[in-house]
Amino acid sequence: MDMYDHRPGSAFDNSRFGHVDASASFFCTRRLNIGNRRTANVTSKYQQKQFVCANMSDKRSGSICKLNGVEGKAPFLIGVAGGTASGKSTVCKRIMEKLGQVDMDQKQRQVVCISQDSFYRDLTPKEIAKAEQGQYNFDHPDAFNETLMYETLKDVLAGKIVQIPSYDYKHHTLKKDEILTIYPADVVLFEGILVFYFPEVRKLFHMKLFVDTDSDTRLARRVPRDINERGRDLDQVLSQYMNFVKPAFEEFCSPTKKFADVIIPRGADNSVAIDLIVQHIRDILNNKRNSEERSISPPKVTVTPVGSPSKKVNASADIIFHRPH
Ligand SMILES: Nc1ncnc2c1ncn2[C@@H]1O[C@H](COP(=O)(O)OP(=O)(O)O)[C@@H](O)[C@H]1O
Ligand SMILES: Nc1ccn([C@@H]2O[C@H](COP(=O)(O)O)[C@@H](O)[C@H]2O)c(=O)n1
Repeated sequence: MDMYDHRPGSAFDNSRFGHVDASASFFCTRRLNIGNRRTANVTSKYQQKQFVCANMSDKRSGSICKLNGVEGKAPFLIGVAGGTASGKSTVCKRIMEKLGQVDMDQKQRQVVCISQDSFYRDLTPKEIAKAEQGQYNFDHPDAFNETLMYETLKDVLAGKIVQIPSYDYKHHTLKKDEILTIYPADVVLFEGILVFYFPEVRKLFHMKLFVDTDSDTRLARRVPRDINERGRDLDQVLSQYMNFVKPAFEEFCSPTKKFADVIIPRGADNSVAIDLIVQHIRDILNNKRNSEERSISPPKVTVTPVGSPSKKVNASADIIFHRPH
C-alpha cells in the first residue's frame, strides 16, 4: 500500500524548454545521497527540452521507489500557499531552520523547498514588453505552466532528481543557465500564490499550509521588495498591484484557503504555528522511518493451513496469519 496514496507517474511535458540551445545537452554521473542513509550511482541527463533526470525507475513499493535499482524514498510533500509577500518563503525558511536544514549541502538536505515561480510560462517578446510596463498578469493561473508543474511534482514524489530553473523577476524570464537541482529528500515544500489552485496539483500534497497575512501588510512588504530586489519603480509596483495582483488574489488565491489543513495567521511572526507544524513534520518523519525500518527487516510470517489451526508450520514465526474461511 502506498503510504501517501500517490498516483503512478506519467509522461513529462517539456514544452517550456522549446528554445533552449541544443548545445546545452549533456550527460552527467554523480553520487546521490538519499536521505543521508543510502548512496546510489545516478546517471542524470539534461538536454534540450528536458530538465528532469529521468534515468531512474518510477516503480514504487509502499513509500519506497527505485533509483537505478537502489531503493529511495518518496518525500512528504507540503504545499505552502498565500498571497504575495504574505511570508511564504520566510515560513519555509523558518521550517527548514528549525529542522536543521539550512547550513547544509544541497545533496545532504532532508528538507528542500521549490518555488512555484519556477513554473511561470515563457513569455513572447510582446508579452515581455507588456510585463515591463506592469501590464502583464502574473497572478492569473494562465501565467503558469500547470502541466510542467504537475509532472515535476510527480517526479519529485517518485524520488527522482529534478532540475528546475530559478526565476528572474527583473527580466520576467526563467534563468535557464541557473538550474537548481533538487535531490530526493524526506520533505519537499512547494510554495507559491496558486499552489492550491490547480486541482490535480492540489491532490498531490500530503499537507497544505496557507500563510494568511493581511493585505495592508503584504502590500507594505511587496513595495520595498519589488523596488529593491525585483528592479521595479513605485508606479509600476502600485499599478500592477491595483490592476492585477489584488483582483487576482481575491479571485484565485484567497478562495484556495479553504483547502488548507493549517492556516498560519501573520506568517513567519507566528512561531507557535510554525513550531506545531515542525513538530508534526518530525512525527511524520519518525513514523515513516520506523515503517521503513520495519519493511527492511520484515517479521517472519507463517500461514497456518485451513483445517489445522493448531498446527504450527514454523515454530519461530513472530506473527501467524489465519487464512480467511
Ligand atoms: N514576519 C515578517 N516580518 C517582517 N518582514 C517580513 C516578515 N515575513 C516576510 N517579511 C519580508 O516581506 C517580504 C516578503 O516575504 P516573503 O517571505 O518573500 O513572502 P512571499 O514568499 O509570500 O512572497 C520579504 O522582503 C521578507 O523579508
Ligand atoms: N515577472 C514577474 C513574475 C511574478 N511577479 C509577481 O510575483 C508574485 C509572486 O511571488 P511572491 O513571492 O510575491 O509570492 C506575484 O504576485 C506576481 O505579481 C512579478 O511581479 N513579475
